[in-house]
Amino acid sequence: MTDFLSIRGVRHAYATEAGPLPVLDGLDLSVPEGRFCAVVGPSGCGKSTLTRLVAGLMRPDEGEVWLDGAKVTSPRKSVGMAFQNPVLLEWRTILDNVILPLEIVDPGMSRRNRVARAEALLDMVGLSGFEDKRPSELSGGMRQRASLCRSIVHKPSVLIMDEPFGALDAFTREDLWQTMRSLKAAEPFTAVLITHDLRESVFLGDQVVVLSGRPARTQHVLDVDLPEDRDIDTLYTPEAGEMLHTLREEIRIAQGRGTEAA
Ligand SMILES: Nc1ncnc2c1ncn2[C@@H]1O[C@H](COP(=O)(O)OP(=O)(O)OP(=O)(O)O)[C@@H](O)[C@H]1O
Repeated sequence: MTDFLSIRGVRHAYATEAGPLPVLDGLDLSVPEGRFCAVVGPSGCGKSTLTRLVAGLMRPDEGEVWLDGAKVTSPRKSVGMAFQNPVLLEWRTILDNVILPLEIVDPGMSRRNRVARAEALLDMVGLSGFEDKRPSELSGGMRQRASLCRSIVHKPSVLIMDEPFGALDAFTREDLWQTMRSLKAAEPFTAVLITHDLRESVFLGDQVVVLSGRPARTQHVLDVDLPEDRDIDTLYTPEAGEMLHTLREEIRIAQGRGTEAA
């Protein structure tokens, strides 16, 4: 499989009053087309910085980011983004919130086609019948479902998610994981998910990348060799248990604590 997203030797430091703060230090990452890459690492190691680089919102001091055969040097229309806070616009209905990226990316598309596309996605995530509601009339989980629809409505080639399920309660989060897998099965996109939740990384990922502590480099890449047809019970199989154990050990190392000290 050829790499669709490739991050090569990326180094980056932020300028702060106290001097340069090195955040990424020789980061490498490869994601084949259509694969789901989950990224985990200690708090503050540079995961969100990584998403900004992939989205073209900032450029690395050193190294390169390549997406679909082109070097990323500025924001791209073919990128979709989802964050922990769904930031839906209260003055728009749910349907019109989902449509928004199409208005920007594809202004020539007819209203009828935009509505059809948005309705199909809302139906896929179980929000049929809520098209005309305002964001404040929906629960947090429903808002995040709508936000996911909005992030893929323009058929991005890569979807970047920064802790999209982080603020949800455990049960809603697991529901959303299932929704995410259904969306991914129905829509062809390559995904990068930043998460603090190791179970989430194994449930959603085809691969899990563990970043070291700051300044981050790629510490470990785990191939998630679990059936495509996963449900929550899959996480309780010995294979998944082994993977979670490996990831926990890697995180411990990344946090600078060896196994003896844990
Ligand atoms: N614009 C900025 N200017 C200066 N420092 C920054 C800037 N953005 C982030 N940082 C610092 O860079 C480091 C990495 O930040 P980043 O948000 O990428 O980490 P993270 O792994 O996503 O964090 P968390 O796990 O807490 O979400 C942090 O110490 C943060 O304070």
